[in-house]
Amino acid sequence: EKVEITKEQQALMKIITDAYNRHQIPQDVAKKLLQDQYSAEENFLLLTEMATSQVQVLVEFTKNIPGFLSLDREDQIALLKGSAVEAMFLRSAQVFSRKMPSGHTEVLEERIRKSGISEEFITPMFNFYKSIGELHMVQEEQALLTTVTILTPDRPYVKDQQAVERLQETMLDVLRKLCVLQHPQEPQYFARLLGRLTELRTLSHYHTEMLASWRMNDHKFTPLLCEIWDV
Ligand SMILES: CC(C)c1onc(-c2c(Cl)cccc2Cl)c1COc1ccc2c(ccn2Cc2cccc(C(=O)O)c2)c1
Repeated sequence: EKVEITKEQQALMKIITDAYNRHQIPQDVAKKLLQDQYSAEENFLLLTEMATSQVQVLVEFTKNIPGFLSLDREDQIALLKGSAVEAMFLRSAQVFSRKMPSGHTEVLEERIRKSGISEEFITPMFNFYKSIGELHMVQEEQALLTTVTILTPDRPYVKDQQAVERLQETMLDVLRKLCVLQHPQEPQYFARLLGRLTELRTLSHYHTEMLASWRMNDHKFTPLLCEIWDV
C-alpha cells in the first residue's frame, strides 16, 4: 500500500534531524585528533576527552526528542545511562562512514586501535563501523536510529516502560516509512537497520569489559563518564 509520511511525522523528523546535526563535538576537540602525540596514554586521554564531549552532545540532543522531557525524571536518567554507549558507537560509526575531513578518520581509527583496547573488542568494533557504513544511511535515518536506541524501554531501572514504548513506537513508525521511501529497491532495509541495534547491544557488553580492563591498568575517566558508566 502507498506509504506516506504525515505532516506531523515530517515535523517530528525535522526537529530530531536538526537537533542531531546541531550538536556536534566542538571543532577544537575534534581537531586535537590530529595532534602529533601517538602514545597509548595520549590516545586514551584524547579519546576520553572526545567521549566526555560526546556525552554532553548526547544529553543536549536527547532534550530535543519530542516527549522525552515529559517522561519521569528518573526514567530520563535511566534511558541516558542505558543508551549512552550504544548512541556513541552509532555516532562514531556514522563519523567513520561520513569520512571526516582531512584524514581525521584514519587518525581516529589509529588512536582507537592504540588506546589499550584488546584485539578481541577492536575486531567487532570495526566490523560494526563497516556494517553501518555499508547502509549509506541518510542523516534523517541516522538521527532517528539514534533516537530509537535512546528510547529503548527495557533499560535497567526504567519504571514507566509503557511511556517509553509509546515514544519509541512513534519514532519507529517514522523510521519505517522513511526507509521504504529512501530505499524503494530494498524492502528489507528497515529490518537491516533494526538488526544493527542488536549488534549494538553486543558491543555494549564488550564495552563494559573494555572499561574494566582500562581500570585494571589504572586509567582514569572524567567525572561525567564515571557517572554515566557507573565506573
Ligand atoms: C573513555 C574513552 C577512552 C572511550 O571509552 N569508550 C569509547 C568508545 C570507543 Cl573507543 C568507540 C565507540 C564508542 C565509545 Cl564510548 C571511548 C572513546 O569514545 C569516543 C571516541 C570518539 C568518538 C566517540 C563518539 C564519536 N567519536 C568520534 C567523533 C570525532 C569527531 C567528531 C565527532 C562528531 O560527533 O562531530 C565524533 C566516542
